[in-house]
Amino acid sequence: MRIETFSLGWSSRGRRIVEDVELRIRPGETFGLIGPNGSGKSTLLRLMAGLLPRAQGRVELDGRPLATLPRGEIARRIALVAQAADTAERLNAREAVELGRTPWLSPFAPFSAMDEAIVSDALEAVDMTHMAERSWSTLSGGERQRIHIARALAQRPRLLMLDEPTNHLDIQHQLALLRLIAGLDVTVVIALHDLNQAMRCDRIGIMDGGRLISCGPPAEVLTPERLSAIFRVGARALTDPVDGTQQLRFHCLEDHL
Ligand SMILES: Nc1ncnc2c1ncn2[C@@H]1O[C@H](COP(=O)(O)OP(=O)(O)OP(=O)(O)O)[C@@H](O)[C@H]1O
Repeated sequence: MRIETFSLGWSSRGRRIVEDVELRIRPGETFGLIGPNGSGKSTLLRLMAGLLPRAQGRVELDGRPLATLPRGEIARRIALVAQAADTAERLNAREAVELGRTPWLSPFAPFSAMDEAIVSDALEAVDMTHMAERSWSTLSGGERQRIHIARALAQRPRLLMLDEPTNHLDIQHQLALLRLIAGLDVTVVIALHDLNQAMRCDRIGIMDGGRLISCGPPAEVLTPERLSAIFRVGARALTDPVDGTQQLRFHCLEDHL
């Protein structure tokens, strides 16, 4: 699914949090959003999902204004895994994932064997099948994160938005998640702090002070000059001797390395 934003913005108490964002994300593309703390990444994701009131500008899904789409239709198309998402404590892990099927259910289409299978697949995809019966309140931060991702997968969206999805995950599950996302046949918008992970995206957008200041393929966007100007760090691209991929290595500007 294609998602586009036109002069998209949002203010709070007279302060511009996101300003004038123009984005065109192609069907099937994995688009990384990066930027320093407080630069507006989470707010932009929420705006793109139609979750914030009083938005300026507009969002279009496949050429249709998001504001004109019924809530249920948006929920069947877009899944957002927020940074600090929570879930009712009394649910177990599987029940939390089952909530992802809600937009697809109706009195005429109750929870079916197909929904069961989709939920099982989603649990398997995040390596949580063995914890399906565990109570939510007993799960660790990373396990909860994986369940939230499974819920989004169970929603079977055409656009998956993830806000720093790797931040609670151990290295094995970080890599597994990035691989899973790369294999999905959906459009993905993912906010990331790890710039080496962002290098795997098809394109990257850099947010700074609420504005999208640069957009393009990772190698073009993540230049040492730009990293120094935006993130206030020095960076060098190193080449992996085994597979030839580029990795960024960072240092404090004061270290003059
Ligand atoms: N509801 C709100 N009311 C007022 N200010 C807000 C609100 N939501 C976010 N902000 C402010 O807007 C700015 C952007 O926040 P946002 O969470 O979008 O940044 P971010 O790039 O996702 O940051 P981080 O990398 O730290 O997660 C921050 O200064 C934040 O304090």
